Amino acid sequence: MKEQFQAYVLRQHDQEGVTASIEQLKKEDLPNGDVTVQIHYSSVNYKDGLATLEKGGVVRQYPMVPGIDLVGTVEESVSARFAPGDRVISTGFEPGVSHYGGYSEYARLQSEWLVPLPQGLSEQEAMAIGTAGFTAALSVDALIHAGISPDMGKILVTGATGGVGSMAIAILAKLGYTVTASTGKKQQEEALLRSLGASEVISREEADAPIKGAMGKQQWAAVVDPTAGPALAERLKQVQYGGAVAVSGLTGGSDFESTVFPFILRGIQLMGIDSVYCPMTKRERIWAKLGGEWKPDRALALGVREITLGQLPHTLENILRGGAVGRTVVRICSE
Ligand SMILES: C=CC(=O)SCCNC(=O)CCNC(=O)[C@H](O)C(C)(C)COP(=O)(O)OP(=O)(O)OC[C@H]1O[C@@H](n2cnc3c(N)ncnc32)[C@H](O)[C@@H]1OP(=O)(O)O
Ligand SMILES: NC(=O)C1=CN([C@@H]2O[C@H](COP(=O)(O)OP(=O)(O)OC[C@H]3O[C@@H](n4cnc5c(N)ncnc54)[C@H](O)[C@@H]3O)[C@@H](O)[C@H]2O)C=CC1
Repeated sequence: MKEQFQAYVLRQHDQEGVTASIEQLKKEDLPNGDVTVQIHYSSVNYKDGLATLEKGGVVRQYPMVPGIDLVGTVEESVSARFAPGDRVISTGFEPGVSHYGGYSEYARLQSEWLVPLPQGLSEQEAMAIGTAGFTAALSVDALIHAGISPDMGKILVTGATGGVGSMAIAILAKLGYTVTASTGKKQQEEALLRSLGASEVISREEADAPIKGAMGKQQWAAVVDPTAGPALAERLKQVQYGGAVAVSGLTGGSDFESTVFPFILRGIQLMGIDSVYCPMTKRERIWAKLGGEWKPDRALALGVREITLGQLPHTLENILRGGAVGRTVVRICSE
């Protein structure tokens, strides 16, 4: 391990608020953990953008190295689960929130947070999937467990050009579902969304148009919703009998107002998706699928950008503005 290494560090100051810069850290600056990882790639999620904001609600203490995702090689380990040279993924749990995360050449982590890099994925692909793709896969898994099959009708994916949305389209289409993509970028990105596997692309305005009364026309067998906001209430009114909504995010807002009617008249389910504390058995099952029959090949081929630590400020601002398309990986050291 190098004596000094680079990390992107957030610090809180009385006058300036939260600042971010690339700093040289030492091994002893790393927090406690039983596994030290040399990081090869991290990724950019909406939550990483929130982490840079003083009132973003994500970072629990300063200084902090953000980056909720990382992949790399185990350098040192006192855990029986991992040995030096093992390739591991970390998503969610404390890194980037209350423990130094992935925007760094090294991380010291708790072995309970780590998943072995699954067969079928390179390190770059694992981060192109990252928390967003893992959340998309958890959403699809929830729909399948709710009994939603491809023959039941169309699946609406909101925030379709985003990380969760684009990965969800690629996985659903690969599994034979018919996908309608809702996007705020229809004019610029319709072709990309169709290449990912959407058979229909509609504007956010069309998808979210207010419906008079408590119920609407039955349109969707299910919804994968990383955007939520007040329009979630309109989506609930349009889910068909026995359908389901997997809600994972809040880029459209955190509040919505609904009635019980879609639930009691059409027996629909509203399912919350959490990737952060997802239990390890399920985590490993979903990652194995992501390296195998659910691998989002089209999203990996079409929708991934690679940046360096120095390009983070602009990229994190852009994701908060709703400007990101597809996924961005951060190259830290080469594999
Ligand atoms: C990849 C995942 C995602 O992208 S999830 C979306 C990104 N995350 C967020 O936007 C959450 C940001 N958090 C907030 O905005 C706020 O914390 C809040 C609105 C959720 C709650 O704020 P409030 O001021 O009411 O309470 P506290 O911040 O003091 O927290 C209360 C209680 O909740 C626990 N908690 C807060 N944030 C999280 C979190 N991200 N994950 C899990 N738990 C969270 C917090 O620890 C407190 O519980 P306690 O038992 O007292 O520790
Ligand atoms: N529950 C969980 O475990 C997880 C939750 N999330 C949440 O999911 C959401 C999406 O995350 P990412 O895919 O990483 O972000 P992203 O920025 O890549 O995608 C967000 C999408 O939302 C769209 N959007 C922006 N403003 C909007 C608005 N006002 N109305 C509707 N859509 C809007 C964007 O155009 C973009 O397509 C975030 O809220 C994030 O916090 C993400 C991963 C895990």
